[in-house]
Amino acid sequence: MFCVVANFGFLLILCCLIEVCDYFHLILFLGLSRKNKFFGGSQDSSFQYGSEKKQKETSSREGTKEFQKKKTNNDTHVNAIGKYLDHLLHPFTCGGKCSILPDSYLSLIDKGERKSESATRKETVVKKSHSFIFGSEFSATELQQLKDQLEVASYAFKNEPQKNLDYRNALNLGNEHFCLSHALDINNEQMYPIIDWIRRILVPMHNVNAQLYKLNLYSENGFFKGHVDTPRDGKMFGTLVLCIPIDSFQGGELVVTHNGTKVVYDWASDISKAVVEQSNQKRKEKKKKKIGLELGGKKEVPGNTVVSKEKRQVYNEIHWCAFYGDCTHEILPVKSGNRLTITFNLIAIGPKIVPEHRSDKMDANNYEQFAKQGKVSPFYELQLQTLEMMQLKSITNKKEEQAALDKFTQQKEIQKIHEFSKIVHLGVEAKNNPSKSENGFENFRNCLIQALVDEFFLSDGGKLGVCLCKEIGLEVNILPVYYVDRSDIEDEETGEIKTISENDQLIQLKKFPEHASDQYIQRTEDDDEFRYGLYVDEEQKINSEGTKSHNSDFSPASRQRYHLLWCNDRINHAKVQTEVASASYGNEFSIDAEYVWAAIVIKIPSFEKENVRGIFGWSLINISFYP
Ligand SMILES: O=C(O)CCC(=O)C(=O)O
Ligand SMILES: [Fe+2]
Repeated sequence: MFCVVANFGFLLILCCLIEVCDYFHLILFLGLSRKNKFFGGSQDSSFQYGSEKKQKETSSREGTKEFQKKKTNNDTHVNAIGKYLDHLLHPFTCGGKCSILPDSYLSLIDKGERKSESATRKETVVKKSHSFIFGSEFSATELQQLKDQLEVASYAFKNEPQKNLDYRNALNLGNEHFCLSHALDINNEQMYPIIDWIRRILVPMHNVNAQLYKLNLYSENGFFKGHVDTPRDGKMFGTLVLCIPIDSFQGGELVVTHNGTKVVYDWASDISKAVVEQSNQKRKEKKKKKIGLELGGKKEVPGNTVVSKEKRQVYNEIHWCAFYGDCTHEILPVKSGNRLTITFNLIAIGPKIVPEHRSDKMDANNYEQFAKQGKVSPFYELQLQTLEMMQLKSITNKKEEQAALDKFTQQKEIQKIHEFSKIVHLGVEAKNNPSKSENGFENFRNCLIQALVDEFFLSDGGKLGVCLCKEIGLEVNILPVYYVDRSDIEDEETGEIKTISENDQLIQLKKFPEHASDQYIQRTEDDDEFRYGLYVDEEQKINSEGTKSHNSDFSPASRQRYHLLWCNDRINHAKVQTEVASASYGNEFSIDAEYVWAAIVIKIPSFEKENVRGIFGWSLINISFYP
């Protein structure tokens, strides 16, 4: 095991961009030091996707092949990252998970009862035999009983209901035929966070109401081709889908698309994974029992079935997502099992705050426009989320919200985020009025990247950058980097670290991607724990000598290769020796000090693939890493 507690303020060395099959990785290199020397804050980052000033400075190099190559690479990456960031800043969908409360059940309304004129749904006496209790796996009988009550699902085409199994293969039930117990009432107190989240993300200026719409069941081969939901109310701005686990299922991903960007909600894997784990567990228990019996162990009482913790957990979780009404969505075929969802119409009430740009049309396109014009601050909403996450307060009224918000905004880091937000808006302005813009950011996206790298990684030594990246939903890893070829930076004769002139840096930058393509991130498995590292080829030599025992048993097949494009150079910072302590266990316990690099790796999903996941995580990472 290998342990470093590091202060980001002292760490910054190098930053690069890696393109990995389906992902882009933005990488920031760190040096790990116990000496607390300063090596942060590049004044001369080679990551220059931004200002006119920097472009002018580089213009003399523009003729060189290296520059052209670098520029093309950069443009591609800027576009890819930018597209992702665009999405992060004005999301069209959001989702999450919540627990199923006790007493969550579905009751079918008897058709006879429903017809009685005066009976409202609440007054309807629900027959007990028609109730289905959630929170555990449905038995085959229960599943069949439910299916017997459903009808072939239709969809609207030119406002007319249609049934066509080539377009939609599902069963459903309209809201007039069923009701949910109070525990599942989307507008109840416990479920409120879902609605509140939707409000914050999708319609920040409004309150939200959700109206029960339909129950859908997709069994094996069930699907629903791409469609947009028919607006069912003038104020309907979107749809909320709850997925209630009743069976282990595979497939059935819900894919939401807006302007070519896809977000995939794959709810199957959680449920089926836990069930697989559960059956493995069962197998193990059986084996144990067998051994136990042979050794005279305790005999289990037959019929005393114990539901495993995992299984109970998974059937106690509701996945949900919401999206704007103008987003196309589809349900991919269910490969096995049964996928139950309940849909709600999302209605905007309000507006809560009257914004100057108030528009009656609340959809993904409109909000995208607002966000691009800087009229909706994504950060206000993110701050509120953060408050909640940090559990400073469970906010119950406006006054408390304001007080908590004030306290929160006084924090230095949050002020930085405000700075970031300003930079974003500056970029927006620059984009809209390129001639007026003093800063001359090339465009909105470039500005964001510039802000991320310069403001947060370079000036703040990384910590805030990491927080911010996490905040906007990017996957961030901090990786040890083994055996970066030090001959690149050390003078062969004197052993001193080379300083490189500006012109040389270009060559160096060109060299980096080639050099780096020999690097890879290796995922290692050790007693169920995963350890990640960015490894260079030299590591292999060490492996074969067997001196790095913690890596020696990993097959090359588990390695992934990456193509790197470095974003900044490490030269300016390489004067500081970097080291890390690791414990080694031989005949005697000892501590080894190694010289390594470390990197912040930011995973930026590709837009071309459908594996772009939901976003909106915030976690303030504790900067003690490598457990
Ligand atoms: O079941 C789902 O996940 C969504 C169903 C849907 O898109 C619809 O009912 O319009
Ligand atoms: Fe739909």
